[in-house]
Amino acid sequence: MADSAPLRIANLAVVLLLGGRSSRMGSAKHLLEHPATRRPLYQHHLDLLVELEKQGVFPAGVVVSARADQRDQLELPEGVELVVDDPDKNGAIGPASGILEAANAKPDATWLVLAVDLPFVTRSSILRLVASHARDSPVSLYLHPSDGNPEPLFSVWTPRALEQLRANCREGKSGPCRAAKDVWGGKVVEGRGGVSVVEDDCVRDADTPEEWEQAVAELAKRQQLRPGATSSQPSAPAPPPFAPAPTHSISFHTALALIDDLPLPQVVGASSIPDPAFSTSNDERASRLPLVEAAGGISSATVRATLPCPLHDNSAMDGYAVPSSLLATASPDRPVLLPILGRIVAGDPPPPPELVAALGTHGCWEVMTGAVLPSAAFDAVVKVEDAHEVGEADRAGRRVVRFVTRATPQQHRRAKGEQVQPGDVVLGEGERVSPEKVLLLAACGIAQVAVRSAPLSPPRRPRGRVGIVATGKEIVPLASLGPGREPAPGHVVDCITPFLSALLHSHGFEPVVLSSSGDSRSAFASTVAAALVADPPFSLLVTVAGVSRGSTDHIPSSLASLGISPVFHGVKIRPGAPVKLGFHPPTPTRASCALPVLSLPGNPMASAACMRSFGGALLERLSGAGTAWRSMDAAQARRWAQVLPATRSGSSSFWTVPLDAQSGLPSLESAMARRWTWPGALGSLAGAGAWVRVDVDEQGASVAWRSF
Ligand SMILES: Nc1nc2c(c(=O)[nH]1)N[C@H]1C(S)=C(S)[C@@H](COP(=O)(O)OP(=O)(O)OC[C@H]3O[C@@H](n4cnc5c(N)ncnc54)[C@H](O)[C@@H]3O)O[C@H]1N2
Ligand code: MOO
Repeated sequence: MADSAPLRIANLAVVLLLGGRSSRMGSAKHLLEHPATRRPLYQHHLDLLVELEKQGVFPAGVVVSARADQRDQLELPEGVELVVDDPDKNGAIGPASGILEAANAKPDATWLVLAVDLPFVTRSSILRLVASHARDSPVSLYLHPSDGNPEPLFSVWTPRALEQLRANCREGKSGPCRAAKDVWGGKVVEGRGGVSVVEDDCVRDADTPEEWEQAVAELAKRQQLRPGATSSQPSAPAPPPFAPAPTHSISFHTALALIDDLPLPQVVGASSIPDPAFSTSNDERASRLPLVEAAGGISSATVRATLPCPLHDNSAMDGYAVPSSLLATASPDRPVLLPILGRIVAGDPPPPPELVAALGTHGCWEVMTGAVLPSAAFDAVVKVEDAHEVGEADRAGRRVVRFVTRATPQQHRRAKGEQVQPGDVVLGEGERVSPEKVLLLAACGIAQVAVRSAPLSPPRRPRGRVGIVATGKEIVPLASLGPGREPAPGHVVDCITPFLSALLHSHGFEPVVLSSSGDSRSAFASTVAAALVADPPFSLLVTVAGVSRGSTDHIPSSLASLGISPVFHGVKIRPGAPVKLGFHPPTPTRASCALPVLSLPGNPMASAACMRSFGGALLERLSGAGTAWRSMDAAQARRWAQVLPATRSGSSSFWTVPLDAQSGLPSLESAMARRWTWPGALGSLAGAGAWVRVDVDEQGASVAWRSF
């Protein structure tokens, strides 16, 4: 650790609370054996806290608060202080008693308070709480993912907040949660004392033997899931592991054939509805409309981006952020072993620079796709597939990863503004506001557009209802961006939901935006479970993000647990490779339960390409409409295949290109003028009017296209 690095919370101490009566558990909670380390729970926690103290996180020390009758059961490591929590002296004020006893022992300290009965607490959940505690915040508490309520027993308290707790206790209000709310003027929410959890379970307590049994089973399962872990190797409890890889990737055309074979219900009378995508109007009056309502209209002014895209430097892959120089010589013969210093998932605020500096640069950070990166020093990301966690801890108790390939600077990193810079033209005057333009505009912070000619009105008699569930705690709705209000660091504008809404309108379907579930499995499962029995029923359910390798990518396993069987997961396409299709069969009592569930990958262009192809195919099947994709002849296909970078045999790539003003066909000339690097770059939507799909097999390339 760098000695010169200032510490995040100057006078931080930690108190481990042991004093509860364990009456519902029936035996002393602090003595239960933690399955990962086989140590009594209090010692398991103390090992971690003492380790963090050594690393400088708790300069004011480690304290245990216990009742006098517990004293003899404890073996405290050297340097750990004991304060006696005496209910006879303090009265029946619950955990406030232990907290205030500790505070009395070191009145100037700020305290990290931790209850012993939280078995899922990890090093990274402690560091995250410390890192999230704002300098001017009186108290910081984790928020329960299920209901947003603060968890008082995994929290940070300053002397000011402790004074409030003391005063409340004098008035007979001993709940620490109440004191935390009082000191914040009535409410604790994210950014005002509230800290969102990354590891859902870190605030899960075990109060009863049943809860403890479940926790033990869960912890043991995680332990086994860790590569290299064996039951005889006790180590720190693992944070949620990376998701397993899709087992079998299929070709684009196989995926379409599987969609063709799905037993989808017939939509009655659908063919009598004109395709709204072709409805036009001569109304020349310009009006400024919310983006989705403007879809289908003609823009009456040039529109420039207000936000950069991406909004911040971030990881393009689920894996490990590393200083590339550390892997300069890495090879299978000369592997490089690096400890994991921390973990960042998409939506986490950037870790405080002083914490990153304190942890040093000899190591790696676990990062998920879309996560901010710890610092410029971690200039490359290695995919989880290309590294291997060894299953053993280093001497400091940190998990260790083996790297066997070199990393090049900037690999799998996306730089702020690399697609679009504020001020770039994203929509020309006279351009149609297509669903793809909605995607681009929303990503760049444009919430309203002035259009002339009447845009598409939502279908009066929709062909069907399509549910949309966006996931990922990093997404913020476009509507929440007031003028001049940027998303907080780490957040991203949800541009996919507006795109899907506009696209579904254009196909004559009614989009129904269901509540986003963040990273919570349970919130996602209850939304999908309700969608399966909705009345009137849905024709299709579309989920967004969470289908790749990240530790929060739970969509495939969550859908499986709801009885939605996979039709495919993984298609050889770029962008969009992790796309998944599931199907819920009709039940004997409810034919309307039959529901295809299309899970789009989170990268906006991957979502768009997959929705246009697989979503489009599903909507066409449901409505009886024909396909909008047109094949190019062999000569044209050859020319296009020369202009666009080659793709592997057996795979397909999607590109967005301008249309030729005269012919209305994809413009090869404009495509030649562009510098193509990879398919699916969001910035390539500016000025574009069509998708071009290149399918490569042993015979060569065939090309299809469709305008938007
Ligand atoms: N180790 C690996 N990592 C990744 C792989 C891989 O093969 N190995 N595949 C990459 C590909 S390809 C894609 S595409 C993404 C898809 O990942 P997910 O579906 O799990 O999506 P997330 O990780 O949750 O999000 C990806 C990206 O998209 C942003 N996002 C999510 N939702 C929205 C939204 N509604 N509007 C705008 N942007 C959204 C999110 O913040 C992330 O930046 O995985 C790669 N990783
Ligand atoms: O990274 Mo992805 O599906 O190719 O956008």
